[in-house]
Amino acid sequence: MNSPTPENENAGEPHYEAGVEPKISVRNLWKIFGKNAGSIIGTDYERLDQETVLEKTGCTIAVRDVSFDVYPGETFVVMGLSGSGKSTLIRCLTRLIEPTGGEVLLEGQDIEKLPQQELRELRRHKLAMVFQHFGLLPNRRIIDNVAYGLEIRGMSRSARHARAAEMIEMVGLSGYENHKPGQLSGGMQQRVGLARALAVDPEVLLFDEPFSALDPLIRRDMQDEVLRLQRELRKTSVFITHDLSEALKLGDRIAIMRHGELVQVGTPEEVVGKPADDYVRDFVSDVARTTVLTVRWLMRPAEPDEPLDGPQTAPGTIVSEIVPMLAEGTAPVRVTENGRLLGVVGRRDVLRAIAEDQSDAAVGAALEA
Ligand SMILES: Nc1ncnc2c1ncn2[C@@H]1O[C@H](COP(=O)(O)OP(=O)(O)OP(=O)(O)O)[C@@H](O)[C@H]1O
Repeated sequence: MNSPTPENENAGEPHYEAGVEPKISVRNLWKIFGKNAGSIIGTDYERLDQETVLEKTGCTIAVRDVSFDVYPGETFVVMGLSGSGKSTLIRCLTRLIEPTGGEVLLEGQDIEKLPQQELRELRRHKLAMVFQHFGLLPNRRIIDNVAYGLEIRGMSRSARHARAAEMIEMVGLSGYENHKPGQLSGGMQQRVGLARALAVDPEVLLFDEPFSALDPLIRRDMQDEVLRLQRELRKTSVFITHDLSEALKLGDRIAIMRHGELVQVGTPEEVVGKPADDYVRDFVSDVARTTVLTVRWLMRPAEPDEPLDGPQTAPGTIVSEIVPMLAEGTAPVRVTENGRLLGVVGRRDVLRAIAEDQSDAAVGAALEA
């Protein structure tokens, strides 16, 4: 994956090697709820805001003309406030909700055109979903819950139990195979949900606000678990959340949704460093930029009298990670790529960024001194 640059005018364009085909392509997708939903697209109503359309037609535009690509191995996060259309969008990807217009292509295949039987096969073999409310079968043991998707596929009991045991171990629940879901905590039940989704070895994992109901600490554990699994398995994932910090932590790219539309699609760094509009700017205003932005955003050419014997780092290093390097000596950190010096970042540069984060007059004044 190529790193984005602050000058990148195409924020949200995929930063993937040329020639890699997207796993999922969404093209001009619409979902309108209501009696005359089909008659809205292509008329003047399609440009009106949700409230006006509802008032005039009784229809709700839940997803409006949305397009994006998700690349193999990518975690694509869709983030937005309640009612922005996230759940509707993710359900359109599997046709759990039928789109009103547009296309969803999975590996180039238009899922809208699939007959029911093929759609069922696709849901069983290529996709797996992790839900907020776990969706576990309460009377079945954990091992049978995890093996459920394989059972539906007709796999033998011994083979599916072997696979399920592997997945249970992977999510750290060995020893609980014979428990019932009700005997496990919420966090543990969500691990079962994850193991069940992974058991079928899907092409694409869909997460619909899976951690929203969990306590903050458990939630953090589960996010770390997803990050770890993603590093190991590199599954293509679409992850829905209304939590910005979760989006920034998990997403390779983030799509920010508002009133059914995508306001910005970009890497966490782009969304925080270069918000597309005031709405996104407001959204990310509380984020400590030094924990998201990389040194690429801060680096500058070296001054003629600056020493160039400081520590080296790659342009993708998060700014906060170079603080200990700067504490060691006075020379600026050299940002290098393939042995080439791209720029330097000194103490003042980092302090200035921290001051901006904190709007801390004291730090600002110290800088001026
Ligand atoms: N079955 C339905 N019939 C009518 N309107 C619906 C239906 N489902 C969703 N909507 C409307 O579509 C819009 C988007 O809803 P959606 O549930 O997709 O948002 P969301 O971002 O997932 O919200 P939340 O985080 O609260 O689940 C909302 O205005 C909602 O009221």
